[in-house]
Amino acid sequence: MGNAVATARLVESEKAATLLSPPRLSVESLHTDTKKILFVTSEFAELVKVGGLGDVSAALPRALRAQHDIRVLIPGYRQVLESGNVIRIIAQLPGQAALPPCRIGRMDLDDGLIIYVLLCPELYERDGKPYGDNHGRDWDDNHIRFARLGLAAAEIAAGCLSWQPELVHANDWPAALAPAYIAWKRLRTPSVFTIHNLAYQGLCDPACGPELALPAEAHSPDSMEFYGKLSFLKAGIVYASHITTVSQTYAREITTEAFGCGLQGLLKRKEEQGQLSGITNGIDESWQPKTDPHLLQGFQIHEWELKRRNARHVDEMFGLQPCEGPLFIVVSRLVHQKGLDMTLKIADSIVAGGGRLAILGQGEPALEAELLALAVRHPGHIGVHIGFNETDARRMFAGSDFLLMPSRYEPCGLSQMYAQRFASLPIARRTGGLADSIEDGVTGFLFQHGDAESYFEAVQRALNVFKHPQLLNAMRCQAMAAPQFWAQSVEPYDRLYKRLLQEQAAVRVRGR
Ligand SMILES: Nc1ncnc2c1ncn2[C@@H]1O[C@H](COP(=O)(O)OP(=O)(O)O[C@H]2O[C@H](CO)[C@@H](O)[C@H](O)[C@H]2O)[C@@H](O)[C@H]1O
Repeated sequence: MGNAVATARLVESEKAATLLSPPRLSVESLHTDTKKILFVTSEFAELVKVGGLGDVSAALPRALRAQHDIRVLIPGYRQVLESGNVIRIIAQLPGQAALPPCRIGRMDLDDGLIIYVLLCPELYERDGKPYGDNHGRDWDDNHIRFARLGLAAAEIAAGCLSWQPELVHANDWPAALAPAYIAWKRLRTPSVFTIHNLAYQGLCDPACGPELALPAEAHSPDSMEFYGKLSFLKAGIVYASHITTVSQTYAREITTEAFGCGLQGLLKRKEEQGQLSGITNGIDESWQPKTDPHLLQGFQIHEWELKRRNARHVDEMFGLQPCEGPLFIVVSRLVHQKGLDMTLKIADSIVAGGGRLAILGQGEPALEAELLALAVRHPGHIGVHIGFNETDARRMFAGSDFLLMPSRYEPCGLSQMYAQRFASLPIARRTGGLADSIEDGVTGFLFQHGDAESYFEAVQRALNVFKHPQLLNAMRCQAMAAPQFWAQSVEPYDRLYKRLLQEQAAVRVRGR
C-alpha cells in the first residue's frame, strides 16, 4: 500500500504552515454569541461521500459558521489525503488498548472551513470506501477505526488542541462513541448525536470491549449492550445530551416497533424526556438550476424547453430512444431501504405506459445485477449505470420529469429535494422525511402502502398529470420553490446548541 501522506502535502513546521495558510479573522470577534462546536463525521461531500451524510456534513457546518466557530473532524482516508489541500500536523494522540496512536492534522478549506483530519495510516489509508473495500465488504476492523474517531473527538473535547470545543456534535454510528468516551472521561462537554439512519448500528462482539478501551459499564443493557452485541449507535443515544434525527416524522417513527430497529423503547424514553427531536435537512446553495455548472443547459422556472434539452442529454447518456413520453429516473444507493425491488416490479408497466427510465446507482451486487438485466429486457427504454457520479446525477435531476423513490423508510432524503429544485417531481412513499418534504399532488406524489399496487397508482397519477402540461408545469413551479436551503433550516440547531450550553452552565453553577 503506497503512503498517501506524501501526496497530502503534510506540513509539520508551524512557520511553513503559517505561510501556507495565513491566520484568518476569528468568527468570535465578529459574533458575540459564537460557540465552539466540533462536528464529527465519517463523510464530507467534496472529500469523500457515500450518501446523504456526506452532503449534510459539508453543508450544515458551513451554514452554521454564520453563528458559530464550527470545525469538522473526519478520518484521514486516502481520498481526504489526496484532495490536494495542505494538512498541518497540530497534535499527537497516544494509543489506548488496540486503538493506535494517531496525529491530528488541520486542513483549511478555500472558504475558511477548518477540518481536523485524524491521521492514522494503518486504519484509514486504504484503497476502497470509508466503510469497506471496493467489492462491498465491510472492513473487519471498523469497530477499531471508528472507536478511534470517537476517542479522538473526546480527546479534543478534553483540550488536546489549543482550540477546545464547548459542544460536540456527532453523526451516525461511526461517530457515536464520541459522546460515550466524553461521558466515560467525566468531561462536562455537552453533545448532540444525530441519527441519519437508524438501521446502520455499528455492532460488534462484546469480546472486542477491551480492544476499544471500554469501561465495564459499557457491557450493561443501560449502556451499549444490545441483544448480546455492543452497539455503537446505542452508545450515541444513551450518552449524548440530546438526540436529533433528520425529519420530524422519522423522529416519531423511530419510537415505534415498525421503524425502531429494536431501539424504540430507549428512543421513546428519550422523547418523553425531551431529548429526541427532528430537524429536517436543507439543501445547499449549489442547487441552482439556472447556474449549476454541471448542467449542459441551465434553466429556470417556465423555461421548460431548456429543461427538455437536459432530457435529451440523459437519453444519450443512457442510450434511450427520445420520445414525447415522460422520463423517470432513479438516483440512489442500491440497498433494501430504497425499495428498488418495487421499482423492478412496476418497470414493465412504466414502459407500457410510454415512459422511459434511467437508473444511476451502486450498492448490493444482487440488485445491481437485477437492474442490469432489466435494462437488457428493455433496450432503448430503460438504461442502467452502475456507479457513483455527481455530475450525471445532477444532469438526471435536471432532465427528468419524475424521480422514483419508493423507500421503505427514509430518515429525510435529499434526492427528492434535489429533484424538486430541478423541476422533477418525486414519486415517493409517505414515510419519514419524504412525507414532510412532498405535498401530494402539489410538489410530487405520495403513496401510502409498501406494495407495488399502491406505488403504481401514484405513478399512474403522475402519468395523467404529464398529459396535462398546464397542470404539470404548475406542479413544477411549486416543487422548485419547495426545498429549504440550509441557511433557512439551521436555526433549530442553533437554538439546540445554545439550550444545551445554558443547561450545562446552570449545572456547573449548582455544582459549585
Ligand atoms: N449513484 C449515485 N451517483 C451520484 N449520486 C448519488 C448516487 N447515489 C446516491 N447519490 C446521492 O447521494 C445522496 C443520497 O442522499 P439521501 O439523503 O437521498 O440518502 P442516504 O440514504 O444516502 O442518506 C441518509 O442520510 C441522509 C442525510 O441525513 C438522509 O437524508 C437519508 O434519509 C438517509 O437515509 C444524494 O445526494 C444523491 O443524489
